[in-house]
This record gives sequence, C-alpha cells and structure tokens, in this order.
Amino acid sequence: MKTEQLNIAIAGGGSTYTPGIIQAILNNIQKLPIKEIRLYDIDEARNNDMFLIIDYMLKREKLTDVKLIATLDPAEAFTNSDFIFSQIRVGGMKMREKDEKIPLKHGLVGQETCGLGGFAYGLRSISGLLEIVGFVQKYAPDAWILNYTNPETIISEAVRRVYPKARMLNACDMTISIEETIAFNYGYDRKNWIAEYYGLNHFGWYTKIYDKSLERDVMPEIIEKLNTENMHVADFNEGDKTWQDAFNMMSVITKSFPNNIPNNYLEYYLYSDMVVEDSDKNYTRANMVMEGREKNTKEMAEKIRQGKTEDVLNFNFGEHGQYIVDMATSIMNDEHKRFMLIVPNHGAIPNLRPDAVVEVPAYVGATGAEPISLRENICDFHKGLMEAQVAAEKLLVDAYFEHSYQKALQAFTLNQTVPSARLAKLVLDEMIEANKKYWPELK
Ligand SMILES: NC(=O)c1ccc[n+]([C@@H]2O[C@H](COP(=O)([O-])OP(=O)(O)OC[C@H]3O[C@@H](n4cnc5c(N)ncnc54)[C@H](O)[C@@H]3O)[C@@H](O)[C@H]2O)c1
Ligand SMILES: O=P(O)(O)OC[C@H]1O[C@H](O[C@H]2[C@H](O)[C@@H](O)[C@@H](O)O[C@@H]2CO)[C@H](O)[C@@H](O)[C@@H]1O
Ligand SMILES: [Mn+2]
Repeated sequence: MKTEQLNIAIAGGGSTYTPGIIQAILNNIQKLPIKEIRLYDIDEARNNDMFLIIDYMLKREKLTDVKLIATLDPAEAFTNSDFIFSQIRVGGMKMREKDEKIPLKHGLVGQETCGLGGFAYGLRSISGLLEIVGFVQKYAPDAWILNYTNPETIISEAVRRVYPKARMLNACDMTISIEETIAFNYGYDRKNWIAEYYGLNHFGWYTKIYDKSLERDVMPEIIEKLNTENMHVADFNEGDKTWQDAFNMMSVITKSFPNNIPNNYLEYYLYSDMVVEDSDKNYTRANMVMEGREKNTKEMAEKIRQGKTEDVLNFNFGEHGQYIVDMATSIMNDEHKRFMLIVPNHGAIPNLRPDAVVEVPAYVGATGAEPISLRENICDFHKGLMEAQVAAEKLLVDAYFEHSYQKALQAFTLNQTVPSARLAKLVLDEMIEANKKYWPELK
C-alpha cells in the first residue's frame, strides 16, 4: 500500500452517515493522511448539500490543503482512489418506506434489512453495488472498497459471484454498537474486550466476551444483568425509541435463550409476532429517519449555505465512522486489528456449508481480512436457523441473476418471518410492482 497521501472516495456521498465517516478520518489524519476526498452520488442535490457540510468541517479543522470534490462522474470519483467507503441506498428512504409498509400491511415484519423488506431492498441494492464495484475495477483496481451498504449478506453473496477477486471488506456496525451499549450500561470498557461471535449479518450470537483487564469471560454476568434489567440506549442513540425497543428485546431473547448474547436483529425472526403487534403500519422507521436524520442533514447544509457562523454540525453516530476508518488504517499500516466482518465461510463455522456468507471476527492487515475459525461445531438451534436463512438468501441472489420468479417466491417463502407461501406470494407480487424501476424483471 502506498504511504504518500491518499485519495478517498465516498460512494453515496450524500448519505447521512458521510459526516461521521469524515469526522473519523479527520480524527485519524496522522495515520491516514489524505490528499483528496471525492463525494460520489447519483443525486446532485444531496451530494452538493454534503459538499457544503464536509467543506465546513475541513475549514473548521484548518485542513485547507485537502481537495474536496462532489461529482456524479465515476471516472472523476474513483480514478487513483485508495479507499472507497460505500454506503448507498438504492431507491432512498421512499423505497425503504415501502419495504417496511408492504409486509406490515399483510401482518408480516416490515424492516430495512430483515424479513421480506430486507429481501426487497436486497434485490434493489445488488445492481447499485455491482455498478460501484465495476467502476472501481475499471478506474482503481488496487483500491480497497470498505462496504457498509445493506443488506450486507445479500450484497456480499452477489458481488463475490461477479467479482470474486475484488478487494472489498463488508462490515456492519451493529456488534460494535451492542458492545458499546453493554459497556455503557454495566460499567465495562469495551476496548479491553476480545469478543467471540458467529452468525450471518444481523443474525448472530456471542459465545464469549473475554475482558483482558478483568482476566475473565464476562458474557455470563452480562446475560444475568440483561435478564434482570433492560439496557438503556447509549448516548449515540439517545432519545431513539426504536433502538430502545430493540435493546429491550435483547432481554426478552436472553430470558428464553440464556446461553448467548444475541444480535438484537434476531428479534425479527424469533419474535416476529410481537414485532408486528408493536409496529405502526402507517408510521415506520423510514418515516422517523426522514423526519429526523435526513431533515437534520438538509438543515445543516442550509445553515451553511446561508453563511451561519455558529457551530451548525449536529450528528452523533457513535462508533459507526470510527469502526470503518479503523479498518482502513489497519490495511494501510498492516495493523492486524480485530473486526467483525462478513466473509465467505470456507470452514470458519465448521458445520455450516462452506459457501455461506457469515459474520465472524477477522484480523485486518495489508492483504485484507484473515477470518478466524471456530474451534467447535455450532449447536443445532443456531445451525438450523442459519441454514434456512442462508438458503433463502442464496435463492434470492439466484433469482436476481436468473431473473427467476420461482426462485424469488421460494426465497420469500423460506424467509423465517413468513408463515405461509400464500403470504409470501402476495407480498412478492406487490413488491414487484413497487420495485419496477429497480428490480430485474422476474419471469
Ligand atoms: N452495515 C451497517 O451496519 C450500516 C450502518 C448504517 C447504514 N448502513 C447502510 O448505509 C447506507 C446509507 O444509509 P443512509 O441512511 O445514509 O441512506 P441515505 O439515503 O441517507 O444515503 C444514501 C445515498 O446513496 C445515494 N445513492 C443511491 N443509489 C446510488 C447509486 N446507485 N450510486 C451512488 N449513490 C447512490 C443516494 O442518493 C443517497 O445520497 C444504506 O445502505 C444503509 O442501510 C449500513
Ligand atoms: O434505522 P436507521 O437507519 O437509523 O439505522 C439502521 C442501521 O442500524 C444499525 O446501525 C447503527 C446506526 O448506523 C447508527 O447510526 C446508530 O444510530 O445505531 C445503529 C445501531 O447501533 C445497523 O447496523 C445498520 O445495518 C442499519 O442500517
Ligand atoms: Mn448493520
């Protein structure tokens, strides 16, 4: 990896998460010296708003020699880039709203990455991500793509079929947020932890949390605490009812299944009925985000446009930006730091099919990710849940490449938030109509 100054591109430059990633880069400028930041998006207005915000941030830090561009041209964005942070949302929040509301209308979980909403989003995201990865292969084949774009497992499965050699790491901030929230509630320092975890993205379990300073596995005592009192959201999710509800559900899960700390997203598969009962089918998470984070970003840009001089920045995404920037520095400086990554199984979970895409700890250095392998087989309960989910996701990706209605219907039916093939078909047919602009034609 080159050691002189770097060119960094953000695919989905207009994303509400861009300021958090840039802030983390600025906090680590010594380890990650940058020459240029390129914001790449397909939406000019959003990208230009973000240009104003990032320009403001650079000036505030007196980093006037960093060149900033906002562009819709992939050649300008990616040529000679070293790292691409990818965070696109194909169809935007308006399509997320449909992902959530269509299944809910039929009494099924309506969620961004889980259940049938996640599958609909997956079929939209694949083309967008394949396009970005294709641009990078063309304009900067040696660059590293650090991908946050959801739904992660489906994206990873699709990209590796087309670009098996792409230099791409797929990551999710959920485990780090779970760990931050546990540490914040029960008085630990996460920086001392070595966490053991396995699963699929948004679908996994901790098996051990070794605390180096306490010299013991703290997972059993954390489970006891979870079973007696709910956690409160940490400061980065302060005031957010959705995340408070999600962390409350972790205690519901550990009360019935006390052997592991679960990923909170398992609530959608294990307690779909409760989730649906608690959902408002007319006002979902997409509505909250549009009225919250999205509006807030527009307002920040507008204040800067009007020349307001007071501090207009208003965001706190916790470790989200830092986590992915740490990955870049770990590659750049061959640090071999440990991250939770979404990778081909290849035996990491010994008794799960080797061609599954799993989420496990991995060490990251100059050559990319080195995932760790479990020393033991996983239990039948987790294996059964994961096998069904892997098969459903594979069928969905097959449906995308083969334009197969039948495989899409099989995927929708197998999804564990769905109790009948009749409902799967109703939702699929409605999703086809809603996604005409984005999905391949299914025959
Ligand atoms: N992996 C994780 O743990 C994690 C965490 C947070 C967010 N995310 C994901 O990050 C992404 C961004 O989230 P957000 O809430 O900021 O969304 P957002 O809608 O605010 O921003 C996404 C941006 O992507 C742009 N875009 C859409 N299609 C594009 C394309 N084909 N090429 C280039 N740009 C395109 C949009 O115009 C928009 O500006 C989503 O996929 C979200 O699910 C993932
Ligand atoms: O509903 P959203 O759009 O607010 O968040 C969906 C994402 O949630 C997880 O991540 C973080 C989020 O990025 C961060 O901003 C903060 O608010 O906390 C969340 C949980 O810690 C999840 O990992 C992502 O995959 C979702 O896209
Ligand atoms: Mn995630």
